[in-house]
Amino acid sequence: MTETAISAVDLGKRYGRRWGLRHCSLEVPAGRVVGLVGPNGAGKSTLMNLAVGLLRPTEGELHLLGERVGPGTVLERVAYIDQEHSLYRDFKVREMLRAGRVLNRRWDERIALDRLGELGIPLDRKVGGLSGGQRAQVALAVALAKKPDLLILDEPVASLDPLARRELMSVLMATKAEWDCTVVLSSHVVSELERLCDHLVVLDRGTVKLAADIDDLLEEHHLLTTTADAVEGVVGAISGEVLHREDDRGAVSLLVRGRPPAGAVHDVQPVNLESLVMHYLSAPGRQEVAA
Ligand SMILES: Nc1ncnc2c1ncn2[C@@H]1O[C@H](COP(=O)(O)OP(=O)(O)OP(=O)(O)O)[C@@H](O)[C@H]1O
Repeated sequence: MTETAISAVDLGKRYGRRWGLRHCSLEVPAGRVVGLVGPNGAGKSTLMNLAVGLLRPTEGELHLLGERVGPGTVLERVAYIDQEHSLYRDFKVREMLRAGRVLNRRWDERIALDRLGELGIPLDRKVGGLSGGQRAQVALAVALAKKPDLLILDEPVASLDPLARRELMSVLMATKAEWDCTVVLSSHVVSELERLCDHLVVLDRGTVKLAADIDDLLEEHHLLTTTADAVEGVVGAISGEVLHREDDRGAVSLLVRGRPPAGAVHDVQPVNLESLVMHYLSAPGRQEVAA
């Protein structure tokens, strides 16, 4: 699949005098599982709501699967699950499926029935009477029956216990293995998404701090350890950027983006994703956009 799933150009949303998202530019290739990460108030929900047309941008442009999102856009190929799991609590599960059938031309009820059957979720139970984990699974089953090419989930596991989290994640992984859709999942915590995602978008205070394939990020960042005496030579030999330096009693650690130099460096270590993200979140005023 060579299509671009999400393309944002200088996208912004202002709430009154305050920007919830600003200067957001992104290119996410189709077929990726995207982790959208950032602390509270980073702009994750704002970006997702803009994507599914629940909010209108104050500035900029957004295309999903090649189609410009704007007033009147019908996003048939996109399914969205919000933090409340996008369900009517007074409906029975069967009625949720009926609503899905009426509202979606691409609807394939067999997909939802198979998922719910496998999980033993009764169709005659009211949604409000299900556990949080079961509600999340019903929301996912309904979303999947739409046969979406782009599935967007706003903090899908935030309210779930560890077992329900694991179950939901494994249904998602099985889905991804079955058909080549693009999935976007948001979370406050990288470690929650790390196993599932192959592309990362980090937001903070309404701006994009980092956006790239995870393999590329891990390949191009390194931790170098050297001595205070040697550090000047090491830094001079680095073809790339030193993002962070930490001095500790004659030893110096450098977080580097680029190729590490051969020679005087004592030690070169790979960086783990969580500490990389923490670095970008704590770096002041960075804005980074990559494919
Ligand atoms: N309806 C609104 N009215 C005013 N400000 C809003 C509104 N919705 C969001 N904001 C503000 O926009 C910014 C981004 O909020 P958003 O909900 O998109 O962040 P988030 O990353 O999803 O946060 P969380 O992880 O807490 O859900 C925050 O400063 C928030 O206070």
